[in-house]
Amino acid sequence: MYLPTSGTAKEEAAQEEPDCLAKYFSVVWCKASKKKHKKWEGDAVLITKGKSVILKDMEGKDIGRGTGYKSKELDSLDEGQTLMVGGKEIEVMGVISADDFSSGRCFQAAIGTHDTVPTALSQTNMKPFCKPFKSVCQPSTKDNVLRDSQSYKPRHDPNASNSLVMPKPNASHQWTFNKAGLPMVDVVVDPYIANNLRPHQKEGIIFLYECVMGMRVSGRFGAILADEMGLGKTLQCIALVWTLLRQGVYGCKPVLKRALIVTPGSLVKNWKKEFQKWLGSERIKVFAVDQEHKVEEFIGSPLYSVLIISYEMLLRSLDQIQAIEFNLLICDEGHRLKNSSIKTTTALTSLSCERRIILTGTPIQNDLQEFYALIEFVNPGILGSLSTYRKIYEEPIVRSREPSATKEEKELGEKRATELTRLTGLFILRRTQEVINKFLPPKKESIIFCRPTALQLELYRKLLSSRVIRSCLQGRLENSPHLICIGVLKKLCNHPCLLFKAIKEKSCDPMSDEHDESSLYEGLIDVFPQDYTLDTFSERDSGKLQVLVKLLAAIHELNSSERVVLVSNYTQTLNILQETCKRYGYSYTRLDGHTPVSQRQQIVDTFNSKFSPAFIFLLSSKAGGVGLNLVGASHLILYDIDWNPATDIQAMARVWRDGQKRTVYIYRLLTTGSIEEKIYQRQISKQDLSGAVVDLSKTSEHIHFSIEELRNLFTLHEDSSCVTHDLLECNCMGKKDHQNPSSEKSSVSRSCQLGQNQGKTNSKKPLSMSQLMQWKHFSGQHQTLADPFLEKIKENVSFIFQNVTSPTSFT
Ligand SMILES: Nc1ncnc2c1ncn2[C@@H]1O[C@H](COP(=O)(O)OP(=O)(O)OP(=O)(O)O)[C@@H](O)[C@H]1O
Ligand SMILES: [Mg+2]
Repeated sequence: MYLPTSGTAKEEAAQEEPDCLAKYFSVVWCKASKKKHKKWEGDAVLITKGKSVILKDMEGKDIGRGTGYKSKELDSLDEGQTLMVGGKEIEVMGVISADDFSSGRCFQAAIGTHDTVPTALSQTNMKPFCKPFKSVCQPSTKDNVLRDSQSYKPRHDPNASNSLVMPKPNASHQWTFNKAGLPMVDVVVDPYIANNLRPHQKEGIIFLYECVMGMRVSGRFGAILADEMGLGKTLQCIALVWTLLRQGVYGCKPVLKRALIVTPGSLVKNWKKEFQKWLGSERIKVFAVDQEHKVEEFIGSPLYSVLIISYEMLLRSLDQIQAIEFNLLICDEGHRLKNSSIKTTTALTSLSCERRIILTGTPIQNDLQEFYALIEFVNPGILGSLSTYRKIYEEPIVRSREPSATKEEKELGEKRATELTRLTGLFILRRTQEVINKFLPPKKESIIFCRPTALQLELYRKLLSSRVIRSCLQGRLENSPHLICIGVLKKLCNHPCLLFKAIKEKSCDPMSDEHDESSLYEGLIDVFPQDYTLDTFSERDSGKLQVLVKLLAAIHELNSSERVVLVSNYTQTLNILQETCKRYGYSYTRLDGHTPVSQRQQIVDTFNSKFSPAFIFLLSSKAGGVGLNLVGASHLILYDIDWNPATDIQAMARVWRDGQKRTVYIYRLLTTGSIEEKIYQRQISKQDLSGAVVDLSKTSEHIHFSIEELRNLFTLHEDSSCVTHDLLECNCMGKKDHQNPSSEKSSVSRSCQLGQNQGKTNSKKPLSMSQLMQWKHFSGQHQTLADPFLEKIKENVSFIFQNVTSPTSFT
């Protein structure tokens, strides 16, 4: 049976040798060449016996034979060793039991349909198991006991202190994925990377490992890592990818050959940098697609095992990407896949890769249909069809939250929500900032209520008395005029000149058919001074801008080496802020939706560098903020507010994150008594809900306003120094410095707590912002503010809330 070469008498004799002397190996093969980086062409089975070998392809066909080897050499054949068989070179991947050979099991795929071998990517340093960890492997079946256990050893020492060892699969997993009966070997995260991991990151890597190996939900390989911003989702994925590219529990066979990382364009370079930061440049070669580096280059080169590409570029090169076999797909900032009908989702779904990970720092918000789309992407079919899902989960849950729901409906909705959370919780992991707080410097957060100027007040009153707003309040909401009104009021709060500009543009545009907007502006122009022009806006016209100017001056004066991130969600507002920087001679840099993606990382790197000339980083958080690290700054000012608290939290997390060494100051500017306060109040009440892994409440983008709510929104409170404080019914009257001591853990009623009393953070429950709010608060007139920065701006400030988060408050 085992003919070494051609049919000589000697070979015939060899054939008669008892079978037990034969040994079997799983191998990869390629044509012999002197190249350092082999391009392996396929899997095969190698049979050795005496001095002869036979090579069979995975269909059992002989593809090579050889004889005249030294018996000793064949006897000691081991993983990672190479051998010439005829004109082919082979590399041994693992040992196959006689049983698996005779049953034919070894010709079946070992791990699912995407089983891989370290083929084209094998580099010379890729011998899977090196000294000194001999014989730590664990035979998985009785058969294997007889096998040469020396062959299977973990790549890294599982018993070393601080080692991170992946859990072993259970019997059913082994039955399904280890048909060849290969011995189980500890999968150990490279200590080079493991030594740097935070505890929550180690847990995260184990979680991801179990998900993509199908150990958490049978037959499912998807995961959603929804850790809050800045917890190092990138690093956790890098550790996972690196581990799986080199190791595998069954016979040491690496699980991955290639991984694909899809990310917003602004983060492509950052991913590459993080790979280098955590693994150095010699361990792994990652390929980042950009203008100069096309997908073709990745395809043509055997060096790379990881491809990083932007969502936009992926769409453009979809055909090429589809042709490459990836064994793991990671979608960074993956909440963009929440709509299953958009192109990006369809494109990514079309990739055959089963192991899919979504990374997102924002809670998988609020909308049950979006939630379904994300789940469906990572684990298709797990929640049944969309119509079943709607019937079983969405409808009862939504119904139970309506005010008119009956007791039974409420109960049913709650049960379904619990079940949905349980089911999806198996493959969704979300940790909050709390886990990292103790590693971060203190954060001082101030909400600064800025008095509106006389011009703002007058325009505001005029707008509120307009016909459009009055008709909104009578319930005429077709064509959503209320959304236009909200937008206009927000503009006014930022600066009246934005409103002036809009009026001018509207009046110059005779084609405009937006009747509501034009009529909203009626008579407004008369409120502006006669000589008002767009060229020279004055900071004296905007309450917030006045405060901002003073604040920047205070930071510049008191802490000249510190830098500021200045955030707005509007390009036009950023223009005003930029102009202000120019006027005061502050050097700045800017990143918004118009910044070419190829330049973004460089702008960020330059700013973060010690030698950055820029004092201010102007950032449009909605357009380009996600995922950015701006730890070069320690002050962050939110100039305007978004309905969605996640947008603002996203922005704040740019500076208060791992790597930040200084105390961080966050300032949120709100116009007193205006719509901005209302939006803020809504944010806070919303955040109480968004703490859950899955927030099942409605998203802010689809806000439905009752007439009552609109009435509240379209009211200007001119007499209050802080409506938010008034609402708390706090007894301090804002007259003196008031603070709820954080030691007041179990106080049942707090006179001044935003939202309900939440007690001390329950570590099992994700942290919501209201739980963090041990706010100190005082009116702007307060004698001493005990804060050097606020002291310098208080003239224009009517009220301040302040909260300090420091490592000690978590111990
Ligand atoms: N264990 C660690 N030790 C030191 N720095 C770390 C560690 N983990 C992560 N970092 C750093 O923290 C920063 C934030 O990490 P990363 O960008 O991965 O966060 P993220 O979870 O992706 O957040 P986002 O949702 O904002 O994208 C990075 O600069 C990263 O290098
Ligand atoms: Mg990220």
